[in-house]
Amino acid sequence: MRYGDTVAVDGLSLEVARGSVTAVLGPNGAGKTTTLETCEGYRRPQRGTVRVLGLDPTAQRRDLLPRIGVMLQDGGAWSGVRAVEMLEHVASLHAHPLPVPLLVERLGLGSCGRTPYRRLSGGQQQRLGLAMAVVGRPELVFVDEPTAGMDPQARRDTWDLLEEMRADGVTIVLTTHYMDEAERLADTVHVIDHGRLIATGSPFELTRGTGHSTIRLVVTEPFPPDAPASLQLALGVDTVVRAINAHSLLISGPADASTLATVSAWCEQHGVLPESLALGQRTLEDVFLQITGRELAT
Ligand SMILES: Nc1ncnc2c1ncn2[C@@H]1O[C@H](COP(=O)(O)OP(=O)(O)OP(=O)(O)O)[C@@H](O)[C@H]1O
Repeated sequence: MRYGDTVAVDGLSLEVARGSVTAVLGPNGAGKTTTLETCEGYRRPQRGTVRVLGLDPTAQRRDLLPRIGVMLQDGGAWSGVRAVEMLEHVASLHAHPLPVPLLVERLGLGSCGRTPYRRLSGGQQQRLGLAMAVVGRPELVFVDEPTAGMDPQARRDTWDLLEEMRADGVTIVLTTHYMDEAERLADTVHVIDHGRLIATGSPFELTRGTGHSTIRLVVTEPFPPDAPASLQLALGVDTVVRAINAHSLLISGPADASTLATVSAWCEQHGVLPESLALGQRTLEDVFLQITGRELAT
């Protein structure tokens, strides 16, 4: 998929198992929204093939729409409509909707039910968007950044709702920037960058299954500015060294005896006194950094 000269989705090939939760993870502009919008039938693929529940999302849109739910990244409601009226309206378009009061309660929308959409907070708009996506009892729901801008309680409520839907057999495809969200909810994570798939696996496979880990080195005196590059050179290409702040470095790679020995030797050579040298599990952020050499958030 291209927008002018920008290639937004580039030969991306992925499959989602029925009844699973799939997270599409990637930095801003990676092509996540374009991918979802193509699956939802909002964009016709310029090349390649998309099938959703066995149907072509553009040519067979009328058959597909009653079976899917879509939560857009923003909007989807009229600016002046009250929150509960909007949800009642969407419910009325479906053959067997969930009871609106139940969803209002589950997503904590009661206190703002009479508030016009444009006056809702960002987190309330997100919750209403999620309620609109699921009220029609979809078999498959696409949720774009479901908890962006939510407070911690609203995030937990959203996660609980998505987990309940999964337990009911609903297939969920979500995009997220939050690692903890992908790690908690997803059965499979597809990491994309520049419109391409760069890693696929369960959170466990991606963060622990490869034997890779992280080492956090904290020192008593601030590092010299060239410390990350010089330690990187000593450790070689299997690892990525990143400065967290003036006193700590994060080393992603094989956390084995040889890596630890190299780090200790480097400290000795550079007159650096370690305050702590701690092994930790890789996060999905570390996975992304290791593959691309860049932070996920940038
Ligand atoms: N309507 C558009 N016109 C022109 N370029 C676009 C359009 N929509 C997206 N793009 C570009 O396509 C690329 C992919 O965008 P997309 O929104 O799919 O990424 P994303 O991974 O969802 O990003 P974000 O996390 O910021 O939502 C980006 O470079 C973006 O600037």
